[in-house]
Amino acid sequence: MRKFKTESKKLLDLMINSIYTNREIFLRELISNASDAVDKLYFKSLTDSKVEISKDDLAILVSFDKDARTITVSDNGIGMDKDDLDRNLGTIAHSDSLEFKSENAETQGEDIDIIGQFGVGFYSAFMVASKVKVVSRAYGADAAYSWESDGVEGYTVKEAERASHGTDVILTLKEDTDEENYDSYLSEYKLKSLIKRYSNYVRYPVQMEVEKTRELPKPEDADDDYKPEFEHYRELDTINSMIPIWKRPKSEVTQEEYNEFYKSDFHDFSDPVRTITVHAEGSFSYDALLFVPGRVPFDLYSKDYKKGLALYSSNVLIMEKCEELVPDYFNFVRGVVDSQDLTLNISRETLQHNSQLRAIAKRIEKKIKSDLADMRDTDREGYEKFFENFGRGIKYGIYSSYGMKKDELADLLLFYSAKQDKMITLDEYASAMPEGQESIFYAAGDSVERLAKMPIVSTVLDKGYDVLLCTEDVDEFCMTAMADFAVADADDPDSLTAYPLKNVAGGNLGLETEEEKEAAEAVAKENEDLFSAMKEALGDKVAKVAVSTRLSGSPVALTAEGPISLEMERVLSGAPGNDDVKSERVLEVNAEHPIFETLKAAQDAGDADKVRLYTDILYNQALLVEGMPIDDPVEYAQAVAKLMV
Ligand SMILES: Nc1ncnc2c1ncn2[C@@H]1O[C@H](COP(=O)(O)OP(=O)(O)OP(=O)(O)O)[C@@H](O)[C@H]1O
Repeated sequence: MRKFKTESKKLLDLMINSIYTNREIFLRELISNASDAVDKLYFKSLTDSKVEISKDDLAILVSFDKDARTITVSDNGIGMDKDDLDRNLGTIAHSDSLEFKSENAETQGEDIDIIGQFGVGFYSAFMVASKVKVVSRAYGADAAYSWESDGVEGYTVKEAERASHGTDVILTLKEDTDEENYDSYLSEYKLKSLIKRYSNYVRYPVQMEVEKTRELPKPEDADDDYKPEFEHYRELDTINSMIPIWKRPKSEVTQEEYNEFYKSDFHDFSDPVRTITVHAEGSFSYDALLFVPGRVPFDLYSKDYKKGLALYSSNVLIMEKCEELVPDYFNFVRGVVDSQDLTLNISRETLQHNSQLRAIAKRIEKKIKSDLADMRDTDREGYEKFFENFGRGIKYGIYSSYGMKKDELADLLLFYSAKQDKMITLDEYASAMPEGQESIFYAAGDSVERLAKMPIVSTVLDKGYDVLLCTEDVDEFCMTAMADFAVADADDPDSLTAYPLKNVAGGNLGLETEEEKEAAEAVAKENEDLFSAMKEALGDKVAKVAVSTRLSGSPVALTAEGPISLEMERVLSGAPGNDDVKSERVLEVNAEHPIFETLKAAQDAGDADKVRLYTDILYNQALLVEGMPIDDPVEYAQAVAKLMV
């Protein structure tokens, strides 16, 4: 027996016990090696006219024997002679494939795609096998040799039999333990699913003999109650689909094919609404194929949802969901990124340089953004549906970045326009603004219908200004984080005007004229006693009672000063631990309304009880109009009843 070199022994131990986190990748590694071996022979045939092989015959075969507990990966590639076995499999971290790749770097064209580079993949077999036997015959050699090892001390190399060139790697699986069920690999279903998951796009057919069932021909003399009979038979099937759809030029792939790929690889039953392709060439090339789903994944808003794109290197799956490739606000995007130029770490589970990922992610983000913008402009109906599904995440992206992402994302937003009765963009809002409008107005609440009826909304609309009716809990947070929206001037596209985003129920809207302001101040002064009596009646419930300049038809309205609006208070108080989140409520009183006269009269007559009762009723009414709960509905009902008798 030849012993593994000391450093190799240590490496082997490391390899088996710590490099990989996932045992099942052993099959991926062996299939990748087989694909490399086949690729090398194919390359030889291109450069050496004496090598006569047909590309169609090149294949990889996976088989298993339940009784012997073996799994075999065979290929009809270049094979190894006695020295190769010793050098390649006896020395860990020696990669002949890497040497091959660099030696032929110039000559190998697109048709060669060598995967191996570290010289360790083969040993991952020892994660599941107690013994590995390799029988190989080099192309053009007469003799075959076998290499055998238990992965502990060393290995033996002997003469062996093999009918033609190629390699068989035969793993005898370890005995099952409490933690690990190695026997589970001895199943057609399991092996097939591993091939599909990791090696689906390996360029050569990965075949397996699979069990099938077929109906026997109906005998000619069968009588009427003949029941169809079936037989089981075995047939060689190609398990992988080989040609990655993302490597094919977009012009050659039908949308139907993209849809099928999306549905089968990303387990969705509806077609994607958008298919996005990226093809980057240069010192760092990659292909990406991305999809915007047509419906919300059921777990999108759950903790378990994992964003990310599948990452392939030379057609072999590296990571099922590489999170770094998409930002949180595009977490709904599914797809694959494939690059030959990734610097992988030894386990092929991660990358050595995150800067590569960052560069891809940046480009992908831009592409998704421009594609969505295109959809917004060319397929409004589809975009509205998309926005209904995933707009929340985009708004959240603006909010959670404290508005830093607004330049990238704000023009993807849609809000409901009270004036136009449909969803519009902020740009569309701005371009429809009448002369003199200086802010973008919005109102937040739980339904469009309810918001449209709110007195302060009507007041702004009456002035000829549109109001965006926001009904999602994240809306106001998004608006607050954005603070304003910049629009290019019509005559000078380089100069931008930023319009503040204002909640109609917030502090000063700047809508009143100087005269209106002065008149309000005069009323407030004249009725100082009444306002302080009303404030006293309401106590801590409001920060102040003030004269309103923005109400026409209604006697009162509740607004809020400061950063927290009434709607934010409502949204936040739904979450535990937020009891102390309170808006600074202001009860605005319409001095033009007849009720104000009644209040004044009560105050003048010194009827403090009446002032208190009316103030309470008006405050509760304002709460109801806002869609907020009133503190004591029974007391409110009794107060109203008292007025009726
Ligand atoms: N099926 C095979 N046919 C021919 N040569 C093989 C086969 N399997 C492995 N080899 C040889 O053994 C070497 C070591 O294989 P191993 O899987 O350990 O490393 P690698 O494929 O070179 O790199 P990586 O660790 O990146 O997979 C390969 O470089 C190749 O020369």
